[in-house]
Amino acid sequence: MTEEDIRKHAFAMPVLNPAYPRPPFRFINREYFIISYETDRDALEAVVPEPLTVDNAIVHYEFIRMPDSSGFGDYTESGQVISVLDEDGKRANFTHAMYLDDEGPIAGGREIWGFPKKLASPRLCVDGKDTVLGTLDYGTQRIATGTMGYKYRALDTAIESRKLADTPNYLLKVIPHVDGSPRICELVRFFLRDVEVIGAWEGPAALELHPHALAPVAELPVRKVIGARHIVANLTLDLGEVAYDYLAPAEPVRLAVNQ
Ligand SMILES: CC(=O)CC(=O)O
Repeated sequence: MTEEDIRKHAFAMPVLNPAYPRPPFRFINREYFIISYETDRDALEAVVPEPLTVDNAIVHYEFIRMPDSSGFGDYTESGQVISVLDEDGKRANFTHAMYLDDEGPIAGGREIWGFPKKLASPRLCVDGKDTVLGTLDYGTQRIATGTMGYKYRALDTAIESRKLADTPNYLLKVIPHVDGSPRICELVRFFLRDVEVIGAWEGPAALELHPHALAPVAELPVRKVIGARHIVANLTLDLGEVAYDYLAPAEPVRLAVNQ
C-alpha cells in the first residue's frame, strides 16, 4: 500500500475494512426509555467536566433500542446522561456512561465523537402486558433495572421532537497517544438532526442501580425518581464539533486594569 493509498483510504481501522462505515448514521424506530432522577450534587460535581456546570442535580437513566440503524445494525444500549449548563448558560446533556452490545457503535461511538461506551448486555422490552422494562447486565451481574407503565399517558410528539433536536449534547473525548499520554482530550458537542417523534408517553416509573467495580452506575445514586418517558423516533446522529480543547486551553481571562 503506497503512502498515497493510505491517505486515500484512511478513515478508521482496520484501514481496508473498518469496524464501522462512514457517516451518516440514520436511526429508524429508535426507542428511548428515559427515567429522570435526582442524585447527589457532590457526585455530579466530581464527574461533570469544566467548562460545563452542574444544573439541577438531575440524571437521565436511559435504555435505548436501535433495531434499524444504518451502518451500526440492530443493537441496544443503556447508561447515564447528566443535565448540565454549557458555557452559554444553555441547558444541555452530558453523556457520562453508556453500555452496549455491538462492536460497530462501540468503536465508532468512541473514535468519532468520544462516546464513553463499554461492552455489556442491555435489554429493553415490554414485560407482562403493561410494563416497559429496561435492564443492564455487566457480565453475569444485573446493575440496572427500570420499569414504567406502558403507554400510560400520551405526550405531545411535536414538543418531544423539539426537545430532542434543540438540546446540545456533550461528550468528553479522550484518545491516547502511542506513548500512553493523551493525544486528544476534547469536549465535543453534537446534535440530533431530522428528528421525527412517532410516539411519546410518560408514566409512573421505578429505577434500581447496583454497585459494580467496572460499571459504576450506582455512583450516581437514585435519591428520587422525578419522571419517565418512552419515545419512539426516527433521527440522524449528526457529526460533532470541538467545543473545548483541554490540550490547547484558551487564554486565561485578563484581569480588569483596576483590580
Ligand atoms: C454511536 C452511537 O451508538 C451513538 C448512540 O446512539 O449512543
